[in-house]
Amino acid sequence: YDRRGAPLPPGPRGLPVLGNALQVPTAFSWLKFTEWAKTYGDVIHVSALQCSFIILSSREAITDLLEKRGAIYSDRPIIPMAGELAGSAKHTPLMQYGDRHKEGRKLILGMINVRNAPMLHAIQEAKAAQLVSRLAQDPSNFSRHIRWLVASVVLQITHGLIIDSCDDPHLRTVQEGMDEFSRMTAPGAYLVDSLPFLMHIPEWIPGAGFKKEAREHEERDTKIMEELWNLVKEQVAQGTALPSFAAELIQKNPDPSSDEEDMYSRNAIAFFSAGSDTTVSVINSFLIIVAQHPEIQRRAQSEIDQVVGHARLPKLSDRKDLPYLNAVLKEAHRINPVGPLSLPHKVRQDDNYRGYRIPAGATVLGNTWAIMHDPALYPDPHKVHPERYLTPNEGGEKINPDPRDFAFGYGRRVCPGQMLAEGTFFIAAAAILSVFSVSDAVSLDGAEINYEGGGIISHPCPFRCNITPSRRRRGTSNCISLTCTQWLILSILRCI
Ligand code: HEM
Repeated sequence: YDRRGAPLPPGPRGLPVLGNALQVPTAFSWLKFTEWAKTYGDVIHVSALQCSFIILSSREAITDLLEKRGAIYSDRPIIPMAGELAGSAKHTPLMQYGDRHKEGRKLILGMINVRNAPMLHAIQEAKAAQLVSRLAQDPSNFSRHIRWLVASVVLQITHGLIIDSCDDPHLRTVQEGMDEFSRMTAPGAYLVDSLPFLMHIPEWIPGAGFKKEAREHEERDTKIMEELWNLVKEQVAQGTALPSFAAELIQKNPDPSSDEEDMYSRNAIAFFSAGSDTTVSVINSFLIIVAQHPEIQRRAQSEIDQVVGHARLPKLSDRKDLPYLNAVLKEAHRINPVGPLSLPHKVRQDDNYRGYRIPAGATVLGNTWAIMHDPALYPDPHKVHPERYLTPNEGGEKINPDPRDFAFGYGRRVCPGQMLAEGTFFIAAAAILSVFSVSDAVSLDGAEINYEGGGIISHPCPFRCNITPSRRRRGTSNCISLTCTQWLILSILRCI
């Protein structure tokens, strides 16, 4: 019971003041939450340093609160260091719910939508063809090539940039900004995240170096945004800009207020910050799955062979004809979800659910990992089993739902980049399997591959694998290079 008399949801007993802080591990906290859900139920309350956390571990609870009551469950918790002091709370993903947030989503969805699909698909297909030739030339650097693929798709869409390598100076600066953000949000990295009142101490006080660090981060962040934005502005003025999110906004509104311009340039960068590590993570999970399950890989390859043939690379329009490959992609989303706890939501006002009080200001976590591994929903949940999506549900029972309904988050904060992410994921996976075989995936020291579990995004730790041209397809190498050449010529023509 809290002070106001209504019971809080059940949860493990904690210590005075510290609450459950010492019981929640700093890595893979979702596993602990899933274990607690077995004891205390699908809606639990934990506390840490007087802050309340509500963890929802079932589809029903998530739908009831994050979806149906989205009007009050769509804020974000305050992150003192990265969000408030370093300015990330001004970007759509971490912004409080309200008009500005809605405007940001509207801008992003104005680009990522069915109407623009032909343009987005053309970019994704062209880059996938280049990925194939990079992998053919230098397979051991596959992880770099995948990072390049994702970044080059995003930065062409947002700013019309043609990124040729991971050493491209624009890519390096935006990536460095992202890496710094990840470092800042690592659990326990800054005391101010546990003691938010420290946000208000002046920068000159000894021990307040974190404030200077945050200010410098924000200055760098703003500089990157502005530089990229001004570059597109110049290109638009000279008539050399490629079609892009930024170019379209500049052309539509040539004389924006500084507030509008700030909003446009922030949302242009949000595609990269929210969409790069996430997409890279799921592509890498896919590679691990196919490398570790040769029978799954062979079945997907033979499906691609039948539908696509050997004379060309797969296209996004083939997707509807490749149910088995789609099922493998769903398993990659499910077995190791990119966002095991989605992104945290915050409830704006006191609420009541199933007789329990959900206190205003509580951080509400959708435990995506628990849903994706719920044996009642996904029988034998730890087994990679694409066939689970191909057999119709018996007896009207809804099992094996599409995991993408959970992988991309919930309610009014659901990922606006899903269509883009899924397109890049599909085309990368299809292109790789149509040309190569993937095997022997192990960590860099030859052991089992682990996942990084300390941040918001979960991704495989660095690993190696063999990517070799499939025997069936050796004879098609000319056709691959021809396709790549065609795409390169097309890209150059587009630049002109
Ligand atoms: C496999 C790739 C991706 C996954 C798994 C993923 C997943 C997610 C999740 C779980 C959230 C949080 C939703 C919530 O709060 O409930 C989110 C938010 C977001 N994602 Fe994605 N995402 C991916 C790729 C992308 C891409 C390519 C973009 C590019 C535009 C993008 C843009 C965003 C933005 C802007 C938000 C914040 C939405 C808001 O706060 O209203 N994401 N994503």
